[in-house]
Amino acid sequence: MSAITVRVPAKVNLQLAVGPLREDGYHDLVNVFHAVSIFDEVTAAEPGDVSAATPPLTVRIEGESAGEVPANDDNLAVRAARALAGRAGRSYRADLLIRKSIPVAGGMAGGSADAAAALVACNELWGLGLPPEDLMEIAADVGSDVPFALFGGTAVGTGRGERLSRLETSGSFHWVFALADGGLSTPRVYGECDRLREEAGTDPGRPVASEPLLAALREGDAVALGRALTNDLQPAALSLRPSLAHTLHAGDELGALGSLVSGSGPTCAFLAASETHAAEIAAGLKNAEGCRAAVTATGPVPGAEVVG
Ligand SMILES: C[C@](O)(CO)[C@H](O)COP(=O)(O)OP(=O)(O)OC[C@H]1O[C@@H](n2ccc(N)nc2=O)[C@H](O)[C@@H]1O
Ligand SMILES: Nc1ncnc2c1ncn2[C@@H]1O[C@H](COP(=O)(O)OP(=O)(O)OP(=O)(O)O)[C@@H](O)[C@H]1O
Repeated sequence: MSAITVRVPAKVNLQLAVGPLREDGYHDLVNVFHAVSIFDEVTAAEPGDVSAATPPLTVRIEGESAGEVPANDDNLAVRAARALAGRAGRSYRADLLIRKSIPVAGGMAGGSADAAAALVACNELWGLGLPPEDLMEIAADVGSDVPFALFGGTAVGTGRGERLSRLETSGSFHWVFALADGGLSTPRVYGECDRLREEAGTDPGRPVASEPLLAALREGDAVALGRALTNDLQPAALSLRPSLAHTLHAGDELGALGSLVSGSGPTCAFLAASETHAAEIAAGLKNAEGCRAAVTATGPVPGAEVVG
């Protein structure tokens, strides 16, 4: 096989409970991940040019936000492929092509998704046959959100967010995502969260999973899920990007069952009652302050999978 294409979903965090800052610079989380139907595609191909001057791993990016993504060794897909080659104990070559639809630096784990897709694609292209557990381990070294992009569906992540357990859900949920101009840096948002807590003198304590949220997912109850959505990073994202308050308010006015900032933001997520309701909310959000575009999606969907 000379080229493998993998499709990989974006995520939204249905609950993001953030504990205190750890000594290693991370935070313990209870992170309820939900994979939604906005997909990037990563193709790993045997390189045409194998001269010594060409780097073993190259990357090209296509799509609306291609210019915002590094096309060099800093790309998370390249980092993941390099980590996989390192695990296999030798140097491998591949030309990676990323077709981006997931917003960049949008709190929907787009870079992590590409990393996960590169692991699956290169594992296949290079005939390594590593089992999912090994890919999950390499994924966790690349970034906290990468294992979930392999896993897909709905899952709770503990530790840094990399230790995953699948959650039982019923049916499908309808979502609207309000995309913003420009991104937010994840470390900066966590830093702002710590700063706000220190300023207010609040002790976050150990993060705990929300029982009403887990029950709503099990029962497929969108109304209850809408009420149970929470994100401890939201005050920090709003502090860094105050216009998001207008976007969230606009979604509430349009009758969303629930609204929140997705992960570290600035994308805002709205839960709708049906496909039609989602289309109505998306149409209404197009004129909202802080909203560049609105897209609809459903979840849960599977994690990274080979499509060609
Ligand atoms: C905000 C979320 O997207 C929610 O799913 C994730 O927690 C972020 O995951 P990610 O982008 O894969 O993050 P990583 O690449 O592992 O870490 C980037 C930076 O985010 C902060 N970080 C990340 C995860 C975590 N549990 N605590 C943290 O404080 C740290 O400053 C870290 O240096
Ligand atoms: N393949 C990639 N796709 C997108 N960004 C990448 C990629 N590789 C590296 N990056 C860099 O990573 C930064 C974060 O991008 P990403 O889209 O993953 O953010 P995010 O969705 O907010 O992440 P998360 O939700 O995991 O915190 C970007 O600013 C970009 O410079």
